Amino acid sequence: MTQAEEQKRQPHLAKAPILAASGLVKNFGGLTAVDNAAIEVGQGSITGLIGPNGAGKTTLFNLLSNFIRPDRGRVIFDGEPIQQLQPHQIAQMGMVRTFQVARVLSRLSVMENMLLGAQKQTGENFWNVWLQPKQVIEEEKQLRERAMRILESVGLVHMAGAYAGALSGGQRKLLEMGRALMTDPKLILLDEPAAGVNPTLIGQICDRILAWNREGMSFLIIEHNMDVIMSLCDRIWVLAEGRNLADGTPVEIQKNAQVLEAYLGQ
Ligand SMILES: Nc1ncnc2c1ncn2[C@@H]1O[C@H](COP(=O)(O)OP(=O)(O)OP(=O)(O)O)[C@@H](O)[C@H]1O
Repeated sequence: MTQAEEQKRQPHLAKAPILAASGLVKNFGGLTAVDNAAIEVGQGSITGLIGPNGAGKTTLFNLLSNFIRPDRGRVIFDGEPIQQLQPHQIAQMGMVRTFQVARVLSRLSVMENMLLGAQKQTGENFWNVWLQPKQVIEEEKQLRERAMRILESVGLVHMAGAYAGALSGGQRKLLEMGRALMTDPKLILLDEPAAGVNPTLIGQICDRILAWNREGMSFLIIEHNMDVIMSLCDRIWVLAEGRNLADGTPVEIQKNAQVLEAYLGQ
């Protein structure tokens, strides 16, 4: 297939990537968890990041979102270098993430968890509550409406008033994704969205990812469930022992002898 035909089939390949990282290195004492790794996420794509256990996938996620600082390397998000930014500043730019074990606040309600995902509210400033009460009330109303729409889309609207601690593991993942959406992000990094989730809910999570993707959101997904990765992703990056092993379409990756060996050799 020519480059022009490939771009027609996958239009996001024609645009600059929403996220591009290169030369990333992270050492933990004597262990090099990420070793000169690179990755790209195309605008509007669903990109997969796979590799055997301990390959460095979560560490790479932590480096991309600056939850930990790289020893070396650079990350460009939406055309800007982001190494000097804090995770919350990166979230404000439009890149948010979820965690392998969903981080929800169990003693708050599902709705309260959603509202915590919203950023830069007028009411966050103590004085604004007194100086601009109408604006604070109106914003809160709009945020609640937005939260309800998102909860409806992830099938949790009936749980809005329940403690988040009452949700199943799969529902917590949906809540974490919903909360990430409160910021109206351009890119979501999902760390193992299907792990520990029952098959029905996995199907629901995949449907939501595809629907949000059709609305223009890009995704980078770490996942061990190969059915999920192969059906969702248009491009897949493979990491092994902290290094890039391969990248390509799902069909290319499934046929790649080095990738098969890395998995079988586990
Ligand atoms: N904070 C840390 N301190 C020391 N070693 C760490 C730390 N975080 C990760 N590691 C090590 O770095 C390596 C890569 O770990 P990482 O969790 O990034 O891999 P992974 O590909 O996400 O694995 P899995 O698929 O099992 O979740 C592993 O050997 C791990 O033990």
